[in-house]
Amino acid sequence: MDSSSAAGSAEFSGSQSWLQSRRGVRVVGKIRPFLSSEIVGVSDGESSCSSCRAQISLTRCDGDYASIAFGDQTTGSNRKDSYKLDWCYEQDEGVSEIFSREVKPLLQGIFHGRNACVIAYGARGSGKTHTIQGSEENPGLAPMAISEILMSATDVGGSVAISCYEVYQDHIYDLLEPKEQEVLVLEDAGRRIQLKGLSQVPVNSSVDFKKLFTNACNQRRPQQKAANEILIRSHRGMIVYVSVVDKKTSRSLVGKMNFVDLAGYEDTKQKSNAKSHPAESAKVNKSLYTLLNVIYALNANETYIPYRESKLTRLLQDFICRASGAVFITCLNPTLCQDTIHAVSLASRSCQVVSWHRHDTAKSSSKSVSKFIRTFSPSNGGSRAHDTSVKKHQLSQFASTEKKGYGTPFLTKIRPQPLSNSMKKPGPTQFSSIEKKTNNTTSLTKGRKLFNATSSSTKSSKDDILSNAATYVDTSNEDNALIDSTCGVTSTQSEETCVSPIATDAEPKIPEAPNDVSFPNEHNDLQESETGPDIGANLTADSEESTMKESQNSFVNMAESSPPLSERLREISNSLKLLSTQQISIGTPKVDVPYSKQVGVDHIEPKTPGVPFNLRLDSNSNFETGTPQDIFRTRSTGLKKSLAQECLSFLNSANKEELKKLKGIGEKRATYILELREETPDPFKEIEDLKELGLSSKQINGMMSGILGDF
Ligand SMILES: Nc1ncnc2c1ncn2[C@@H]1O[C@H](COP(=O)(O)OP(=O)(O)OP(=O)(O)O)[C@@H](O)[C@H]1O
Repeated sequence: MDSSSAAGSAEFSGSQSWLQSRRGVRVVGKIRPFLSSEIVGVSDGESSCSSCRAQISLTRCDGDYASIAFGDQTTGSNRKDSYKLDWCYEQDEGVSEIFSREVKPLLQGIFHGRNACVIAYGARGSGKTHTIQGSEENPGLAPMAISEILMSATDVGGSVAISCYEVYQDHIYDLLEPKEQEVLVLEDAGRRIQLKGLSQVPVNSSVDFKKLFTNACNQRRPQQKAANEILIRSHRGMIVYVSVVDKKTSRSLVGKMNFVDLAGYEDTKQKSNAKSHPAESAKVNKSLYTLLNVIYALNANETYIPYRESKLTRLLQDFICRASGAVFITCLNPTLCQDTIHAVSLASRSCQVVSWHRHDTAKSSSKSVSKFIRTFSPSNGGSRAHDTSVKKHQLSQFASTEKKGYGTPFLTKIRPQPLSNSMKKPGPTQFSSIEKKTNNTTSLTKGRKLFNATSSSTKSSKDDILSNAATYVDTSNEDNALIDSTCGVTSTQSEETCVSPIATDAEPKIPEAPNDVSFPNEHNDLQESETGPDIGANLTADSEESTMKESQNSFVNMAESSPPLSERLREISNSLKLLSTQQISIGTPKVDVPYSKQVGVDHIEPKTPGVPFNLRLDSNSNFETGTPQDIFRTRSTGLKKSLAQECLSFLNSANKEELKKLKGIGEKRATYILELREETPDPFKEIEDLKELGLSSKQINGMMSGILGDF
């Protein structure tokens, strides 16, 4: 029996079709049972929620989705907001149920050389460590998976190894063989992530595993020890490597599974959360937001996946992608807890059921998904709607733990510290309203078409889907050689890896994919993650502004702050100095351009000959006094908009040759623009629409400067 048939044996029977129906990342919830302290209503330091009434209600539509609502059921003070997830497990459902439904189906792929990922996310004390790590009496998902993997590996003659790591402040550390040097995230020739410096230790039995795992769970980075037991917030994970040899081809297949226990989600704005260092919180939250953005992008079938915006997502890149299987478990505190509400609202935004719904309702809309993401950006006030009624029920500190079994919790508890930074996150109320906006989603197939060699001409959307799917398979096959430097073997991923499970028909249990969804090839995604517009990581904290600016370059912001455009405006501003003595002379656009408006004419006052421009303004109370530059600056916003509009008009009207003269526009993009114009007369209505051309912010700036240079 070869490895693949062995792996697909009765051990994992029944899961095949279910596995094939998986797409992107499945986002599920798990409501933690009440702790004894919550039941008696006495704070034992684990939680200060004195009320243990059911404050979370779950409605499940079997096989489809689960809807979670918060509020005190007994007082009837239910919150209106409810959040959809792909599924949610009740308080009385154990980890073993999550294992058999969510994790076991993924194990099959590991033996075929695929990757998989199980992530626990949620507020502090919500049960993440319990879910992933478990205890001696109640093993978590990782020990359960290892037992199954070891059994199957014995059957097929495969070998198993593990690595354990910690991600602290965007640095990765080895937990099995702790050293000062951090682990480096590198990309090999096949664009696969290699973790340089992360040790892999062979595991032959459950006893071996328990020893290693316990040791890793108790492990702390050297700096932590030196810092006199300062407790920190960090993400921790364990990677299981399964190597099998395909007896037919004699090729070695290495499948990997990553179990991640994320640092607790924490609203740093709340005083009760003032326990961790602001910088540390900022890094943790940034990585959590980026991860959620990655999941959102995958589930929404976006072309740009913001893996590069945090070390955590870089590390997880091969585990959370379209060729892997991933489940994201949102752990929920059963008591009313602001952090849990925020956590679930963010998870809900990223889940499949919401994403597919979004696709279904977005076909005819012209607004882009990125707008939806940006709405969450704290910089635009994305979370002003905090519900004060919930704040009354904030959790206080989690000072102790009931954890047993595998030593110290996988995630270290936090020592209270003052917290000065504040965060803005989507309040649930706002979230609901934001969700409505998602109906205005752009046509994703459009953006992808540009980069698809098989779709250079105008085709029906159905054709696009087919060609995209075909390209996905072919390209994956071409570039499938894997140099697994850490395992010391050169292997090739199985063909099954190339044939994305997402391209197969869905079982009725999972929401159907809309007809217009296509599946781009993974390598295109990777390329775009490097060169594409930097629009991810839009969920950020106020306090993190400086560290996050780089990851928040929305096109709107770009339009307002792009250096080339500003320079151009400065030039124009300077030229206004000459208005007092010279006739206004603004270049005429090229003959073929019907949008021949004169730049800024609307904003320039009729000139009185002989009177210096600045003097004229001085004598007019409607205008500010000062230098022409000062005056111009006050008007620059309108002028910028006007200039941007000129650029868009140009792109909406120029012929192919004119388009090709622009920086960044070649034959392919020019053809694409003309195709877009055939579909819609004016495809570019906002600067943000230019992202459909697949240009970087810099390229768009350059292109716009080029257009303005023609006036
Ligand atoms: N499903 C469960 N059944 C029983 N007890 C649970 C369950 N989930 C969590 N607990 C208990 O709840 C407490 C908090 O759980 P846990 O430490 O796993 O939370 P956490 O989210 O990892 O917290 P932190 O973010 O602070 O590390 C622990 O005492 C744990 O034993």
